[in-house]
Amino acid sequence: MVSFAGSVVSPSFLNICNTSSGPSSSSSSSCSYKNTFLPNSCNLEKPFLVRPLWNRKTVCACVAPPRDYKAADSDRFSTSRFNVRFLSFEESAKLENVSLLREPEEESDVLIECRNVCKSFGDKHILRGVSFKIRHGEAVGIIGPSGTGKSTILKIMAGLLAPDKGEVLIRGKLRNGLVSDEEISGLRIGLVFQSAALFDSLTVRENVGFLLYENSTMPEDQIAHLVTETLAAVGLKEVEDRLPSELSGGMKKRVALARSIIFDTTKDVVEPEVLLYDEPTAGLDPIASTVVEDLIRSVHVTGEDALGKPEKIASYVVVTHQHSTIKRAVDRLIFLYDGKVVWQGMTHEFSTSTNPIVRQFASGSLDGPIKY
Ligand SMILES: Nc1ncnc2c1ncn2[C@@H]1O[C@H](COP(=O)(O)OP(=O)(O)OP(=O)(O)O)[C@@H](O)[C@H]1O
Repeated sequence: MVSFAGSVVSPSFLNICNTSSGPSSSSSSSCSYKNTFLPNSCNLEKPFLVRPLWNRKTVCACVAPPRDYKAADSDRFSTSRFNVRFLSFEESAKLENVSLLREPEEESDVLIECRNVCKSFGDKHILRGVSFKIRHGEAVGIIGPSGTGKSTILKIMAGLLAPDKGEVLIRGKLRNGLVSDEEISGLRIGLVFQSAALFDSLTVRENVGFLLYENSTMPEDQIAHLVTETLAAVGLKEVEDRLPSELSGGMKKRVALARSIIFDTTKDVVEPEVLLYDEPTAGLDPIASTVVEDLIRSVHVTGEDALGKPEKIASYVVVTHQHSTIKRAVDRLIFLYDGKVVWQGMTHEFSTSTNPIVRQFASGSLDGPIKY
């Protein structure tokens, strides 16, 4: 059975977990964790030790710039707005065609698919046929003007809202309603809400370990140890006993991130996970944003099993308005406007797109098809 922890929808993270399988009897001490060094996001000179959060085998993880990031890119993204160099139509079409050709065709890679999703609130038709796919291992950004339905599509993907029309497929399996009503296994989906949404009356330890205290049979001291480890992985130390009100905004976001990546280490099988972040850097100063962006990258652990196949890779989707987050934390973009996907492409293609909506959005111009 799939359930939300305590049927609570207010915390920043809702993890869909298969409670029927339950934790296995194997203890975490029998797990052969291999350690991975990640550069400390706060001080890149000093490495700190974390264990891979998604599996128990060796993985390579690093706080990395976007895969396609080159030093030259910094010129394009160096101002507070995208510094757009408009190409000729032919140049741009060529680039966009290249991107289309690059699109991987493996359907087995698709973890989440939205097909023609429609959603209205009263007489407001917010989503009017949204279709896209999230593949294994992808880092995807959803962008678009305010009120265009970005958070709504995230909640639909997480199974917190049901579409009025259209379909959501999880690993090819049709989800008919809300995720809490259904049998879904094989994929964990976590949603990190915009506001961090920690429980005010719970300590950081209780917030981060919430799901495990509620849903697992792990002993409390083991959960506490895991919480401390996970907090260290997001660069927080000795905050376990604090209340959310005693944290800064950036720290709260990191606690929310820790809550989204903690998992029951006593389970034999850890399902791959897709994390959905709703504006994770909103309201943060530029340096705190960089810390969070790098954390998002760093928990996107990829690895290969003994057969050379990727395993337990967390894909993630970030809804954002922040250019730094687009540049640093995602590889592919989906542009929503007027209830539809009007453009998709790699992040570096965004600034060269000839799509008039994308051009206006990238330049921040008041002139163009987007009306406020
Ligand atoms: N539960 C709800 N009931 C009524 N209206 C809603 C509800 N949720 C969202 N809306 C409306 O749907 C529209 C889209 O909201 P949503 O939060 O998805 O937009 P968004 O693109 O994420 O916006 P922003 O970039 O400003 O965060 C808004 O007009 C919002 O007021």
